[in-house]
Amino acid sequence: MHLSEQDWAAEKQRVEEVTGKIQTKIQVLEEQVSQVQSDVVEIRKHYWDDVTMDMSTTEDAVESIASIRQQAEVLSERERTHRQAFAALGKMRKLVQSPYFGRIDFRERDERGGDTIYLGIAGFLDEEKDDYLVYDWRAPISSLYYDFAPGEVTFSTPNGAVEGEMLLKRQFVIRDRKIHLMFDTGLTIGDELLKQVLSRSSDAQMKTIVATIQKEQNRIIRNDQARMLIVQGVAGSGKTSAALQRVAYLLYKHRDQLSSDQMVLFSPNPLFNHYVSTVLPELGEENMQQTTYQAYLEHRLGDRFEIEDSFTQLEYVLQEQDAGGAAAYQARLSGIRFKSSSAFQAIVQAYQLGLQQEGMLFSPIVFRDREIVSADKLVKRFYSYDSVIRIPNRLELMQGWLLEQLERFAELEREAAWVEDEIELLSSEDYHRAFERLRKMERGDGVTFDDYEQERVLLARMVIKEQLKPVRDAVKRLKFVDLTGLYVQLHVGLIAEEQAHWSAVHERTHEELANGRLPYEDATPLLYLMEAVCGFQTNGAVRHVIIDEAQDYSPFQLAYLKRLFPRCRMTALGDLGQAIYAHASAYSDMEPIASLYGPEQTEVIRLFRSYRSTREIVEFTRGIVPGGDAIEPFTRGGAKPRVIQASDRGSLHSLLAAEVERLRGEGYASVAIITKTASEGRLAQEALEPMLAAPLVLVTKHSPTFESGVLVIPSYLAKGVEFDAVLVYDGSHHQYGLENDRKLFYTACTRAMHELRIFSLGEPCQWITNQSPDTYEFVVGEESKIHSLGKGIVEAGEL
Ligand SMILES: Nc1ncnc2c1ncn2[C@@H]1O[C@H](COP(=O)(O)OP(=O)(O)OP(=O)(O)O)[C@@H](O)[C@H]1O
Repeated sequence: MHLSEQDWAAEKQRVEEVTGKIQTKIQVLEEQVSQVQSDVVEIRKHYWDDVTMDMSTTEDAVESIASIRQQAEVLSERERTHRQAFAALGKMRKLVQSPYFGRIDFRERDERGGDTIYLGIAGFLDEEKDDYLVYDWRAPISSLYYDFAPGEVTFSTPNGAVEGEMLLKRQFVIRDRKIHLMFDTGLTIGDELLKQVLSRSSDAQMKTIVATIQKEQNRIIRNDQARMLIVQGVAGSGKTSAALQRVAYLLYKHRDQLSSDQMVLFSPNPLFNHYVSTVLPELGEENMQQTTYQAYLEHRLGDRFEIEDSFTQLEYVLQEQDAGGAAAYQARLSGIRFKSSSAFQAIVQAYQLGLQQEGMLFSPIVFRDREIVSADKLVKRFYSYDSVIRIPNRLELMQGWLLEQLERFAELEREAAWVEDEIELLSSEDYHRAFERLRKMERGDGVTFDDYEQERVLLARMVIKEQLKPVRDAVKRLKFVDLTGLYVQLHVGLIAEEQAHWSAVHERTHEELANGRLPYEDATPLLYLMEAVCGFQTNGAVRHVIIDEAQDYSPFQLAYLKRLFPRCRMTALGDLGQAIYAHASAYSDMEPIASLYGPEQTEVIRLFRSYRSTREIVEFTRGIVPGGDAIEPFTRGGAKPRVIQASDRGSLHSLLAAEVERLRGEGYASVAIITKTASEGRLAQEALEPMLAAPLVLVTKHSPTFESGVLVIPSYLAKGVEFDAVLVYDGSHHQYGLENDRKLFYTACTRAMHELRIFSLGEPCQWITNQSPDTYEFVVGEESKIHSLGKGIVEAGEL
C-alpha cells in the first residue's frame, strides 16, 4: 500500500524522538551501572571493615553472625541491581538502533479514539508520561500483529479477552536509527518482507524471526496450556525458530517464576547447539541450558563405559547396509529396534520386579587383589532383608553395612606388612603433609607426634584410609551392584522368548560390555535398569524441556526423559520425513511422542509451509518423501535444482570443484558439500581440497562449531542447519538406492536455501528419477568437455 509523504515524515520524526529518548535512557543506565559497579567493588574491598566480630559470648557471636549476614545481603542486593541494570542497558543498546518493526492502530470495542502501538524486541516506557513508546513483541496486545489483518480482532489478557478493531497494520525495517522500509500490510505479515529476509545469505548462526513470525508459528510460541506440545512440521517450516522464540516468550510471560536455567534444549548434536546459541541473546534473553542426549548419557555412564554415540551407530548401519547386510548386521538392526521400544522398557521393568525375589548380582568388594566381601555374601545379605523393602532401599542398607565392614577391615589391617611398606615409601613431603593432617585431626586429644608407637599408628591409619578411599567411594556409588551382569542376565532370560536374532544380539551385547563398551542401543535400557535398581534420579527444577528432532528419539528414550523431568512441560519438534536413525524408522507416525502424556495433555500443531528453501527446491524435495504433496513452498523463486551425472570419480570431483567455484563466484557465503557418511566426507575432502581456491573445511562430530565458507559435512550432522547452496556429493542409485536412504537424502537436500545441486556417480537414485522431470534439470557432465572449455570455472549447464 502506498504511503503518503506525510506518513513518512511523521514516522521519521517519531523514530528520531523515540531513539533520542532511548539514548537518554542509555546514559542514565550507563551511569547507574558504573555507580553500582563501584559500590560493589567498594563493598568487597571493605567487606570486613563494617563487620564487627566478637565471639566472646553467645550473644556476641550471634551479633557477629548477624552483622556478616547483613553485609552479605547489602552486597548481593547491589550485585542484583548491577545485573538488572546491565541487562536493561544491553536491551536499550539494541533497541536504539532499531526501536521497532511493527505498528498497529487498535480501537477497543465501545471505546472512542484508539491506541497506536509500536512493537519491538523489548518494551520502552516513557517514564515521564507513563506511556509505552514501544511494546515488547511478547506483550498480550502484540499478538494482534501476528494473528490478524485489519478488521475485527481479539486478544487474550490475564483478565480475559479484549475485542475491538484493528485500523492499521504497518511494518518497518529500521536500521541504524533510519527507516529503510515501511509499508502497510494485509493478512499475512508482508510476504514482501519475509521474502527479503529469506533471500539473504545464510549465516553460521541462526537469526531471530520476531519481525516476521507467521500466524501458525505464533500459536506455537504463545501456547501456554499443553503439558506436551508437539510441533510436527516439514523441513524448513520454522520449528526450531518458533521454539526459540517460544522460550523468549515464556521467559517474558513468567518472568517472576521462570528463569533460563529452568529450561533445557536437547539438540541433535553439539554443532547445532552452537548454531542456535545466538537467538536468545539477540532477543535480550539469557540462553537456556543446551545439551544433547549423548552428553547426558556420558554424564551418567561415562565413568563406567566407553559409550558409542548415535552417529557411530548410524555410520555402522549405513555402511553395513551398503555392503549387503550380513547376518550380524540384520541381528544388530533387529536388536536396535527392539531395544528402543516401549516393549523392551516393560521387560526391564518386569525384570526389576523379579529381582526383588531372586537374581540380584553383585561384584565382590576387592582390595589389593583380596576379596573383602564375596559376591555370594552380598547376595545373601541382600535377600536377608525383608522382601517388602524396595530394592534401592535394600541397597542403601547394604551400603551402610559395607562401610562398617570397611571400617572394621581397616582396623584389622593396621599391622599388615604392606602398610609398613607404604609408610616406608612416604616421601618427606607426604610425611610432612601427614604430620600436618594428623596434628589437626588429633588436636585436643593430647596426642603428640613424638611417640614412635603413636606416630606409627596414626600413619598406618592414614595410609589405609587413603588406599581404601576408592573402595569406599565405589560402595557409596553402589558400584558393588553388578550392573553389566544384570543386564546380560536379562538378555539370557529372553533367549527362550523367540525374539528375532536374539542369541546373536545377546552374544554381541555380552562381548561389547565385557570389553567396557556400551553400544548406543543399550545405553538407555542399561541406564534405566541402573536407576530401577539403584534409585531413579529426577530433576524437579527444570520446568520446560524442548526436544529438537524429536522423531530421532526412541520411545524408550522419550519415556526416560519424561521420568527424568517430572515437573516439566515438553515441546517436541519433529519431522517424520527426517527420521534417519534405525530405531526411529521403526515407527511411522508421532505416536510414541503423542502417547507420552496422553491425549488430554497433548496438543499437536502442524506446519506445512517451508520457508527455508526457494519454491523450486521445495517443489523438488517434497517429491522425495511420502505425503510430500502437503508441503507448501513459500513464494520465493530461484533456479531449479540441478542433477549432474558423472561417469567416474575423477570427473565427479572436477565437476564438483567447478560448481563450488562458480557458486562462490556468485557470492554465496556458505556452500556445503553433503556426503552420506563421515568416511565419504573424508574421501571428498581429500580429493577436492587441492582443486579449490578457498579452504575446504571437513565437519566431523567432534567439530564444536562451523563457520561460513565451503564445507564438507556428513548428512546427519547437517540436521537442523542450512546453507546458501548445497551440493549433494553423490546422489546416485548406488548410494541412496534403498528405502532406508530416502529420509537421509531428503534431509540433505532440504538444507539448501538458494541452490541445490545433486551430483551422481552413475545413475541417479530413484528419489530423483521418480519425480516429474519438470522439477529439476538433468545434466550429464563429461570431463572431456570440462577440459575443452579451457577455463578454471566451468558451468555445468554449459556442458
Ligand atoms: N516467520 C519466519 N520469518 C523469517 N524467517 C523464518 C520464519 N520461519 C522460518 N524462517 C526461516 O526458515 C529457516 C528454517 O527455519 P528452522 O530451521 O526453524 O526450520 P525447521 O522446521 O526447524 O527446519 P528443519 O526441520 O529442516 O531443520 C530459517 O532460516 C528461519 O530463519
